[in-house]
Amino acid sequence: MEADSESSMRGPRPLGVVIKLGTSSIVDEKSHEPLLSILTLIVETAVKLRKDGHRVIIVSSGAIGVGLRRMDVEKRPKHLSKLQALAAIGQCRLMSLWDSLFNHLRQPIAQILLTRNDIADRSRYLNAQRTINELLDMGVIPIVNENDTLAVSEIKFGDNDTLSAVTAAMVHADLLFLMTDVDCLYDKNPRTNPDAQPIEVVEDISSLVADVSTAGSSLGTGGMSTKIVAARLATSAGVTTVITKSSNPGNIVNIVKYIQSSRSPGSPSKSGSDSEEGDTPEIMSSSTSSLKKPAIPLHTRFLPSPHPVRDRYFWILHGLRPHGTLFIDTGCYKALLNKAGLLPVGVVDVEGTFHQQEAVRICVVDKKHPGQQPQEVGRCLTNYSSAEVSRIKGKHTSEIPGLLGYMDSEYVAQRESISFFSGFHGGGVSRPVTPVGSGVNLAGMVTPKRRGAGTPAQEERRLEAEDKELEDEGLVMRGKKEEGQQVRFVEEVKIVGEEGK
Ligand SMILES: Nc1ncnc2c1ncn2[C@@H]1O[C@H](COP(=O)(O)OP(=O)(O)O)[C@@H](O)[C@H]1O
Ligand SMILES: N[C@@H](CCC(=O)OP(=O)(O)O)C(=O)O
Repeated sequence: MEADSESSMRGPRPLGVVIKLGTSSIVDEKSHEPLLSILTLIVETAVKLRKDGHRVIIVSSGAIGVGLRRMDVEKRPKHLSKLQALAAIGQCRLMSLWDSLFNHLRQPIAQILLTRNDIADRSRYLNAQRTINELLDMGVIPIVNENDTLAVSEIKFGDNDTLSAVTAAMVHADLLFLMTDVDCLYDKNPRTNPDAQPIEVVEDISSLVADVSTAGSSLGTGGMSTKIVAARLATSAGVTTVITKSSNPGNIVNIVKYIQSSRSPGSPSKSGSDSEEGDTPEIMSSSTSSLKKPAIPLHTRFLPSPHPVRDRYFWILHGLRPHGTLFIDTGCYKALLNKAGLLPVGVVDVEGTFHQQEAVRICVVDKKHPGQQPQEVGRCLTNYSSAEVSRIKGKHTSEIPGLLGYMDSEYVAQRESISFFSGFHGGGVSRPVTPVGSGVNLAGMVTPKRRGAGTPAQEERRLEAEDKELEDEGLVMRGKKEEGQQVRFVEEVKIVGEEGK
């Protein structure tokens, strides 16, 4: 999301800003009437940001909510085809509402409707990216929603929080605002807990502890938990993510100015940190720090990852639905971190049914600790199907032609088709695994159970032999292995109450 060149000559660098509005910000929860005052203020805010040179995208929920009002349906139906019909009715009214409001300020807008399939197809993903960028170049504000009418569960984002994070990452936005009906993220649901404490800066989402298990408004699909998932996705792609209240959209301008001032050259910076955020004197950057005297409106700000995962690597991780799992050993993982491709010799096991060039999870099995759950560290596109990998796993490349009768590639996955989650790039990984009850963490990572590990002694012998094989193949970083050193994993996000959801 490139800045307007003219504006960048004038002042601080303009930013790419994505504003996501939940249903609770668009229609009244009970009457389903559009919240015209909020929508008008959003329009004024977006136009103001545009005038300041920023590139603005709105991700707008509300199609179903507006459809409910249009058809005088009291309660959100459960039946999918009814919901899809209401979304079809509501979407055009929603857009006509946005268009008429923006039209008062002569601001052109455009409608973009996406499904997960559009993102999963690389050429459609790139086309969506190009079209949105073209619109932004033309000074238009794209208004994005999920194409609910077409999206069945397999191809659904399911909530617009995730869609907004994917959109923000796709266009390399600087900021994602998740506008909702609460001021910020609290340590528990403020609707039911008057003593809930605000969380203002989240420097490291992995160490966030908050109870987001309870549902939000009756119309919103996500609640707070999908906002945390979205924040995790967006910050991993380098996008600062803000949760704030939609009823005061002027906050957006203040927060943008605040963040811009903290980014501008000469502003005080935290020594030893390469993060661009959190270096202003007013805010203490700790995962749950509180502002004593807020200089800006109450909001929660998630700081971007210092190692952002972007473009094709982001797409491999979050654009594609994984079809299976490759379990690899720690020696192989080390080799991958050292920029090697994934050879069959490092594959311990395979699960699921997948074809060539489909996405699969990469899970590391620490054979020295057989009781430990394998940890998903990334994803890749495979050169071989699940049936083929089952036959060549643990074998030397030279054996592939004998085993398969052909050899499409020496690698199960090329290095450029392997992507690690932010925090799994080596070097910075330092915390032990904290298993999450459901086995599913907030980035949709799973910690699947592995079949048939041998006894500890067998595993130990196999590991040693394997390490030797890897060393023989030059895949282990020679001379870097310290006594007792082992691969350790980044802690998963602890979301109290997420278990069993
Ligand atoms: N820890 C928490 N902090 C803040 N809000 C929470 C928390 N846990 C649950 N919530 C609920 O999440 C709601 C926002 O989600 P939702 O209604 O889905 O919003 P939207 O429609 O804007 O996406 C809030 O109204 C609040 O009741
Ligand atoms: N695409 C749906 C919105 C789904 C959704 O995520 O809603 P919300 O949780 O209110 O942001 C619609 O337009 O009604």
